[in-house]
Amino acid sequence: MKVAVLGAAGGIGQALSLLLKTGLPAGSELSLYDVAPVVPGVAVDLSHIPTDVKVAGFGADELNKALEGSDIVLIPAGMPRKPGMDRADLFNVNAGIIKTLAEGIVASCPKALVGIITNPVNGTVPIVAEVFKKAGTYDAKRVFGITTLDVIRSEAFVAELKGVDVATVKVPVIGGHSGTTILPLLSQVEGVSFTDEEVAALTPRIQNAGTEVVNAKAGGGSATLSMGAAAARFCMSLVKGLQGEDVVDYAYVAVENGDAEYFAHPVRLGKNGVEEILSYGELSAFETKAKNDMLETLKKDIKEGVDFMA
Ligand SMILES: NC(=O)C1=CN([C@@H]2O[C@H](COP(=O)(O)OP(=O)(O)OC[C@H]3O[C@@H](n4cnc5c(N)ncnc54)[C@H](O)[C@@H]3O)[C@@H](O)[C@H]2O)C=CC1
Ligand SMILES: O=C([O-])CC(=O)C(=O)O
Repeated sequence: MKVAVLGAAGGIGQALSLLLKTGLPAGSELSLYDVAPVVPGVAVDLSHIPTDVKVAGFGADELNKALEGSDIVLIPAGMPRKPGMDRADLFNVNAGIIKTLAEGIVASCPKALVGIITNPVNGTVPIVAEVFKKAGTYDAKRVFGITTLDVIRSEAFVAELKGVDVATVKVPVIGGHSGTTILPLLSQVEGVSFTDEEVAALTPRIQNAGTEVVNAKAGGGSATLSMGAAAARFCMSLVKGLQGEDVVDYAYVAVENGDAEYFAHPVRLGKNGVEEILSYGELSAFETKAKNDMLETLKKDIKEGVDFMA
């Protein structure tokens, strides 16, 4: 199994790479790529951890070498938010970065499963898909926007609010990955119930949790450690699928005849990526309204990504 991390020297990239060095199956290869000159050093540093995962670092002009033979590519490359910015404000600078990296994937590992972290995820995922379509290598089953951070935050906040063991909490989160497009389905959480007031308070807390971190870091960036943990968890789901295990996880994927062209759903993962897009089930009246209200924003974000490549 070869996993490439593009943007591996950054805040997310380093946390994620550490978790993959200690968590990937024995015999795996971890390939770290970044334009920052520190990246070979990050690889050397990680290589001193005694696990059976081989690490190599690749600098700015070695993208193809970094990607060659990769089964999974995770992309946390790009600029993070500062206080006062929306994720959409990152589009102009990150769109070009994600396009270049997607072109590298076309050239070096067109069959890899690709997990996109770079914001705004609602628009960067369509850019990657459009690059692959232009090259004739697009397979919708292999492209994922990683929304796991919304899921793990929901688990943490629900466990805290209800005083239950966090290991037992599962919270479906659908939609996109920004503001109101993030929709936790609190009505479907098993073993606990919420008052209308709790739903009305917890839903926006989950939706604004990224901003909570951005403000707390006061200009020093956005979530990196929790995102590293989230991306590592999602990567392990992809790995299990590739190894033939039956696994269901949530991700922002292309859907035919869905609520929008891309929408986070529960998906069954397997040897070819998405084996099946599962229904997100029944929504409460509150969730139905929240979903209908967010669609215009989500579709606009998607269109921005598609138009960038037109
Ligand atoms: N999907 C999600 O839930 C989340 C997404 N993010 C997003 O992840 C991205 C990265 O965030 P951080 O790690 O905090 O930023 P960072 O600034 O710490 O790291 C970004 C890294 O990307 C590298 N980079 C820039 N251009 C590159 C290129 N063309 N090729 C390869 N590497 C390149 C930089 O050298 C840097 O090392 C941001 O866009 C942020 O908004 C952040 C948190 C959660
Ligand atoms: O809020 C941000 O800019 C980073 C992010 O996507 C998150 O933490 O969910």
